[in-house]
Amino acid sequence: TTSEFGLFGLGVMGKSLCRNLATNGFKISMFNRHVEGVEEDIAKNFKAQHSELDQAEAFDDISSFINSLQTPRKIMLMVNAGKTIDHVIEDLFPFLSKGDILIDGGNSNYNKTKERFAYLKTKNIHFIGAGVSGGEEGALKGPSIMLGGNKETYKEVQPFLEAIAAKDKNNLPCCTYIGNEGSGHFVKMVHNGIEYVEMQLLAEVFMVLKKLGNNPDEIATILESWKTTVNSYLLEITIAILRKKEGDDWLVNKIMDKAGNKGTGNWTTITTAQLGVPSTMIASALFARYISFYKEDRILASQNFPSSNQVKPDVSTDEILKAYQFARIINHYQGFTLIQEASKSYKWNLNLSELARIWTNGCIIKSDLMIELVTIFKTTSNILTNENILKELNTLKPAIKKVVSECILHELPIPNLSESINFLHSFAIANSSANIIQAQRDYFGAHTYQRKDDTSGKFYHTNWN
Ligand SMILES: O=C(O)[C@H](O)[C@@H](O)[C@H](O)[C@H](O)COP(=O)(O)O
Repeated sequence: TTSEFGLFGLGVMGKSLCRNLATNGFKISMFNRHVEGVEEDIAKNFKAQHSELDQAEAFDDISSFINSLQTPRKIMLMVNAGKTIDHVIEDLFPFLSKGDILIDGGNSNYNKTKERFAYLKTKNIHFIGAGVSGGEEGALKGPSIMLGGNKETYKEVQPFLEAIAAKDKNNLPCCTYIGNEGSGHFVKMVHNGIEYVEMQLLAEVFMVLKKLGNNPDEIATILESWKTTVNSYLLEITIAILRKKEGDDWLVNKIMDKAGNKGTGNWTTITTAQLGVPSTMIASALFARYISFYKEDRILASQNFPSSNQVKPDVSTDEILKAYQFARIINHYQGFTLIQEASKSYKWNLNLSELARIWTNGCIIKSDLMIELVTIFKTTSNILTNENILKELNTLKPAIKKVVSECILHELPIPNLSESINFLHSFAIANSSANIIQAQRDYFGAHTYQRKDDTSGKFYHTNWN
């Protein structure tokens, strides 16, 4: 019998998705290229390793892979983002039939997905850009899947992807139709932006608790106690990471403090600037990773700017918890605002509550706060107007101000914690100092300015000399 679904590319995520599809009872075909001496018999060997793949078919030849699939064919591409996708599409194309469906499940740039969607449309091939979150384990046991493309095409792949997806608390699949063309990869990109900040905040919390004299185990115990208030997947894995010993020492103490990145945080920062949306925390989390890479320069700078403050910051773990809570809310506000603005400018009409719902399980940013946001987004798209969130932020504000001030006084780098309160201070001021910027721009460039006492919105220019 022919296969119902094809999986192209047996890397970490591709393999996990194959096992997940097979475990859910689907007859699948798996393909991995053959590269002499590098990648040989990948699909065949992989099939032999897992009993759930007994019914699956393994290929390293494109034409027999394609011919093993029912039409319209549904093929999920799990290959590296970038040019590879275009090469794979060109390799597959001669064997495809009108109406076949290609799903790109990698971390592709949404602009490229828009282009590929339009290009393949001219060839009567349906293209779906699928954001898949959850890493190796998520892909195996149930990822969160964000699909962008044509709604009718979604219905064709829905049974497969909803079956393998994680389930929310009502047992509904964490997989949904996001919107047209590149919207699936767009929200996945921003998911990663929010993820960068969540990780950076935990790194900053770790550093402050360490400065208070706690070792990794003691910090893990403190974070453990926070689970009742701010539980999340990233908090849980951070606790497990901090408990990991290597001999007498903790593994974390041996890990080089240079944070890598594969591009989604970078794209989010570029996109947020292009759309004119102040996602300040995502940008600063990205740049914190970039700064970390200047290891040699940092060592030198630490000698040129020796920390003068050896005493411990005067903060309690409870204040640090409150500061962390505060910053997380601002992070989610900024991320969802970027999605809301993109939805408007690209006319995607995105449903923020449904998006938060599929992010309540399977993905890297799943958390109790995300579960709260599902309900909040049912009544507003701006969480900074929600009564409970307002009450919470005002209650938490004294702690974040204290923690950030103390950390600055004690020369502890907390770019994301400080950015969260700086953002609210910039946002919650009726009369800001931007009038100075307008005057300076008009002074040197005659860029004109509007006046507070003229509601017509007319622009003025002053001859300042
Ligand atoms: O949602 C996920 O499952 C992860 O985000 C996944 O997409 C991947 O691990 C990214 O590569 C992380 O991004 P960086 O490599 O840039 O940290």
